[in-house]
Amino acid sequence: MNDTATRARQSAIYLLDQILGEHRLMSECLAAGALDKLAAEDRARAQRLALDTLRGLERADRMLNKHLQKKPPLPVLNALRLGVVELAGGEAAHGVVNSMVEITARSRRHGRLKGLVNAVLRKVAVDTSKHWELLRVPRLPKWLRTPLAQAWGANAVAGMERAHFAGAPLDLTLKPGATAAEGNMLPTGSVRIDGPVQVTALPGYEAGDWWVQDAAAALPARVLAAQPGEAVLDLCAAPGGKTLQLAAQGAVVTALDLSESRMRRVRENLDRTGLSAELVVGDALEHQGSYDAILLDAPCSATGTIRRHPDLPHAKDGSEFGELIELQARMLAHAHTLLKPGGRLVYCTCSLLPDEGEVQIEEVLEQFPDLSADRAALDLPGVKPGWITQEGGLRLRPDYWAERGGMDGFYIACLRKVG
Ligand SMILES: C[S@@+](CC[C@H](N)C(=O)[O-])C[C@H]1O[C@@H](n2cnc3c(N)ncnc32)[C@H](O)[C@@H]1O
Repeated sequence: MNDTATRARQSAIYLLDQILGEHRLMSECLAAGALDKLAAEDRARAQRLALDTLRGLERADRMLNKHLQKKPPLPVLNALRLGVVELAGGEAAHGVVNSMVEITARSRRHGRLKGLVNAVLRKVAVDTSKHWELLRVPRLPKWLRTPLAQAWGANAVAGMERAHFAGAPLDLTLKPGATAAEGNMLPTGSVRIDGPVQVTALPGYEAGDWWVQDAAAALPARVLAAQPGEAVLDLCAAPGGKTLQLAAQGAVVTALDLSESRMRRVRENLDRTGLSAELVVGDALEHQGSYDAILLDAPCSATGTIRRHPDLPHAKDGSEFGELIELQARMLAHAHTLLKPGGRLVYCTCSLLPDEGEVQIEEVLEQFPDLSADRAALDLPGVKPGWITQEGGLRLRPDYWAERGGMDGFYIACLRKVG
């Protein structure tokens, strides 16, 4: 198969099979080399196709259901889903149909279903975009929709689903003094670039003038506001977006992460941007020391990042979240022991679940009477008063800034230890 579009499509279908059939995250598939044999351009295309299909999965299934008497095997269903999504996106019908038929025909197990693929996609191809637009915005699965609706209400969840379906623009954090040749400045100071771009081709990439970081993800380090020369510990640092911000603020940064491979990315990012930090590969729960400030960006459900990772609701079912919540509480308690009197601890998670944000902070404030929530630290440009929570944290949601293209879901709190 030498047609490059078909190769990318076949790889996208493989990713969908893994995510929807084996419940693996896209990042796990990529780390395992799922796309390593493809050229860079085909790799990017395969990923984009798989992500678009996951975002539109519910609509694709609704359109296909009308033409399928029973569900075909998953790889064939995924070829059909991808076909529908591409047709809805305006791709020429003959190219899409031929490609999906060819991919199916080459399958030893499912080749006999190529006629079905051909017939169904030809039927769908009549007026796809018109029917597509009439379907409802795809919903989150129940295991996530229910707790989110309880926490934030049905309207908010509908807004989040619109944001997830729309996907995310590209946000950059600028090094102090650097300017961006493209994009718009957001109220919180990040630069937003709409439309598809090749990151490495943007001006300033080689020079390390900026790094890619969602506008919401850029706020925890702004809340921490390290002073030049302060000893700052970044407890769960990789791939290093927040480490770069702390280093750029002039702090003496120790960046720690459990994952050696992810830590290599912190090193690459520091090298590209000419910033420095001491890197430690290790377990946050065992680290010792004494710091003026600590940033704890704890491992979490990552439910705030579904705009960019639409695989997550399909690959996960919430069953691992209890362990993560326990780990976050243990990390918070350990971070408390590493903090100098008068020091500040910024806790954050890219989660939409209060159990990983508001509730953790309520509990830690009860557990440690020498900690208090520093509300003044949240008073930053672009932060709306309505985003501040009862216990003194900052709740960010993907349905915020809808008119600007949304933001990741995040929870951030700054705790100060009595001096
Ligand atoms: C949310 S990510 C951090 C993102 C990072 N702060 C940034 O801005 O790029 C969470 C990180 O926690 C790390 N991690 C998980 N368990 C850990 C542990 N016990 N000790 C240290 N790091 C851990 C993971 O390897 C992962 O890189």
